[in-house]
Amino acid sequence: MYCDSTNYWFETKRRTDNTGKPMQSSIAGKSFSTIYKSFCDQKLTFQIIHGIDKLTNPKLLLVLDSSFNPPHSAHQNLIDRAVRHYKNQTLHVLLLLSVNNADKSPKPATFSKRMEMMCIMANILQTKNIPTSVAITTCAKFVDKDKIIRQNFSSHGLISYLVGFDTIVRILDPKYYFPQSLSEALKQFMSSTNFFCLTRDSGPELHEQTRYCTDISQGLYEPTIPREWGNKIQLELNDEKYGTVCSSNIRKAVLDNSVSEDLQDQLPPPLLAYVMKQGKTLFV
Ligand SMILES: Nc1ncnc2c1ncn2[C@@H]1O[C@H](COP(=O)(O)OP(=O)(O)OP(=O)(O)O)[C@@H](O)[C@H]1O
Ligand SMILES: NC(=O)c1ccc[n+]([C@@H]2O[C@H](COP(=O)(O)O)[C@@H](O)[C@H]2O)c1
Repeated sequence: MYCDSTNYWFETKRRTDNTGKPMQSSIAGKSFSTIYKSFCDQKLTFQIIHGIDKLTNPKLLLVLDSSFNPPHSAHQNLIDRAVRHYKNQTLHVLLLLSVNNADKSPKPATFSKRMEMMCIMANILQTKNIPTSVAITTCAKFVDKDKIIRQNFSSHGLISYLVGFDTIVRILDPKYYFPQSLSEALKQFMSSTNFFCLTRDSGPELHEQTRYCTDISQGLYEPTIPREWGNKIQLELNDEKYGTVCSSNIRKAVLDNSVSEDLQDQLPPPLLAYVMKQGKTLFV
């Protein structure tokens, strides 16, 4: 794998994300709340806050867009599975937080903590030799995120979005694009994009989830979803231990006074340490 380490804005070795000490931010030692405030004050729409500022060679960009509230083991597994799927390709991972959500109202107080947790996850991936950057954006829909990523970070090369089944279904839901039709709204986006998707235990039966792409390819969703989009999505069965993990359950467990052992299968160790140290204040 390729990592353009000369472009790094920070020195990874100095970071102490798993010792319980507060992390420094990635931009010239600024705090995450200062970075977030300045992002808002400047009315920016996209900013890399950790990692490289540009992909210099055309390469595969794997984007995990999430609320990261908090990042968890199933997110990490989604990345690990995608990296295995795209093996032998030069790739870079982008962890992307949207400060506007297509469905949920924002909770600004926690954005700086989420940014800090994303950087902890980036460092976990870095130690596994998976080059990773972290960014924030105001774009809520994937079609808009894609435009802004290409303008600011990666104009060439393939982008693959790493998603769970609930998200691919929402990306292909016409209600987000009205009055445009879905095929019109996503025409350009789908021509240059791939998805790597894992099933989730919530939602339809697993066998119904796994046949979604074949159904699209066979024209079952036409005229709404063009059949040629079926082969843009690589949809795989999730690992049994990760299918049920979700941020909402972790937030609930923390607010219900759960102890570290209750969450150790749901959070990678450095994030478990962070979440336990912060406790309930992280989610109120
Ligand atoms: N257990 C999981 N298996 C597969 N994909 C997942 C899993 N958890 C989250 N994802 C995917 O990761 C992406 C980001 O997830 P998101 O931030 O919505 O996490 P979440 O755990 O579902 O959060 P919340 O519980 O707060 O809704 C989405 O595409 C989502 O489908
Ligand atoms: N049509 C779309 O592009 C679409 C639909 C629903 C959610 N999203 C985005 O997916 C991300 C994850 O959303 P949830 O936290 O609701 O799972 C968010 O950035 C949200 O804005 C995009």
